[in-house]
Amino acid sequence: MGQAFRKLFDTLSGNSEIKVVMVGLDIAGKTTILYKLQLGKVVSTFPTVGFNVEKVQYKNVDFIVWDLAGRGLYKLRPVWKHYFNNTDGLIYVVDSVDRERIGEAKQEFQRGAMTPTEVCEGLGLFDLKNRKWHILGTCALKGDGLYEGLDWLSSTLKEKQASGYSSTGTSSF
Ligand SMILES: Nc1nc2c(ncn2[C@@H]2O[C@H](COP(=O)(O)OP(=O)(O)OP(=O)(O)O)[C@@H](O)[C@H]2O)c(=O)[nH]1
Ligand SMILES: [Mg+2]
Repeated sequence: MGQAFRKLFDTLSGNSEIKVVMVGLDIAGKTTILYKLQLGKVVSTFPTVGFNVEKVQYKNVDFIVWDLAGRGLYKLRPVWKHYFNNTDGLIYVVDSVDRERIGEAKQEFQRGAMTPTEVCEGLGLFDLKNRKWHILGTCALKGDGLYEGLDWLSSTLKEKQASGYSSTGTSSF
């Protein structure tokens, strides 16, 4: 309730707070951007260990910017989700001069979600012997894939009356 009032007050007074997480490969320029925005000048930086968090005020908005270490992105990824909680936006910084690592930047950017095939492999679905299963990509926010899943479930249960379970899985990506 308190939060709702605060949001309402913020909206009416034109003030708001936005939480942003900034990620990207090491040496991409994240920390430089953070302090340029906050202090208005370029500061000397060292490779970030952990994170920096600062409030950047711009046009009546308080941006709470979390600047995460880019080094060893893959190892740090398990902890990223803690930073992403309640985040309003993500800034992905790419060094436009670093042609050699644009592929790596893409890879890290896309690493967020597993493909349905990777989920199948991860869960060992291809090895299931006595269950019929089906996998499809869904988005609960948009509703994509949800009714397709229910359609599959209901039609499969109907088929089961005649044929019983099979180990065969299907997928729709
Ligand atoms: N030429 C140029 N150099 C930049 C720019 N932004 C950052 N740099 C330089 O790039 C180097 C690394 O910048 P940082 O801001 O520390 O990079 P980072 O992304 O925070 O790196 P990690 O903390 O290791 O993830 C520094 O020497 C910066 O001065 C830019 O826009 N242009
Ligand atoms: Mg940094």
